[in-house]
Amino acid sequence: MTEVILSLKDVTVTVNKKQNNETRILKSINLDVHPGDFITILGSNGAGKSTVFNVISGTLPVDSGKILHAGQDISKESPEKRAKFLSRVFQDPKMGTSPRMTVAENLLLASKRGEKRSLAPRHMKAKINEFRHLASKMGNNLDHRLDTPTENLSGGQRQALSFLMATYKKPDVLLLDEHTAALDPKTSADLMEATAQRIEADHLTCLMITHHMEDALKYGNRLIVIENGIVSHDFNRQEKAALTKEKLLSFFDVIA
Ligand SMILES: Nc1ncnc2c1ncn2[C@@H]1O[C@H](COP(=O)(O)OP(=O)(O)OP(=O)(O)O)[C@@H](O)[C@H]1O
Repeated sequence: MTEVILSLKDVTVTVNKKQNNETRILKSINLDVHPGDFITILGSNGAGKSTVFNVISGTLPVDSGKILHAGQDISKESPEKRAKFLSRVFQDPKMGTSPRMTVAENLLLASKRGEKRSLAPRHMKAKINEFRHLASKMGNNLDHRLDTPTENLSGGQRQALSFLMATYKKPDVLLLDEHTAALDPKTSADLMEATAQRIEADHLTCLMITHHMEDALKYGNRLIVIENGIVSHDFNRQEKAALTKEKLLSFFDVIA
């Protein structure tokens, strides 16, 4: 049997319970993620994509069904506990980094995730060359801004930092929630390329929500479409290779 690192089993989420506007936003959704999968996720606005990430990361409880990590039921575990094996990068460059802290300090915090956190100078000294090397791979001058407070970075540099922080400890599962959407086209493309290189180099398992069909087709080994709270399509590597933007559009309820 193929190994599964993350699994959603018949997950249902209903909001505004017992009110006139009660809505089932996830409808018994199922998904098996295998180690090394890089799954791109498409779907119309409001289809339930971010809600899937919210139930995986534990910020939204499931009403029924289960979330399994390496076979263990984590449906009731806190977001903090799940953060030991899970990282998420959001669309908003302001999330995920501490604004007053420098790039290097943020990276040091990320390197101590799950341990007693300390920003002692000796820890920084031991890591600074590694941070510079990592930052240089992002191709946006971040390696020359290590002593800059994060709030003074460009949006692209800040997202690159968020990505480096999220991947520093090589999480079992990386969730990218439209992480390039707030950036200009060139910066977005550069970050996407750096993202794909890092995922491949570190053999990360990743789920990436995007509205860029080109990116959804270009990157990853699997493409899923979420519509109306279910996985409506799940294309493997071969099926994905045969897809076109036009074909994909026909799978959408509403063109995103
Ligand atoms: N906590 C909540 N309370 C009420 N409604 C919610 C809640 N979370 C999500 N929704 C609703 O559920 C639906 C799905 O939202 P979700 O954010 O998952 O969609 P999405 O596919 O990520 O959309 P987008 O592409 O626009 O980001 C939306 O109609 C949203 O308004």
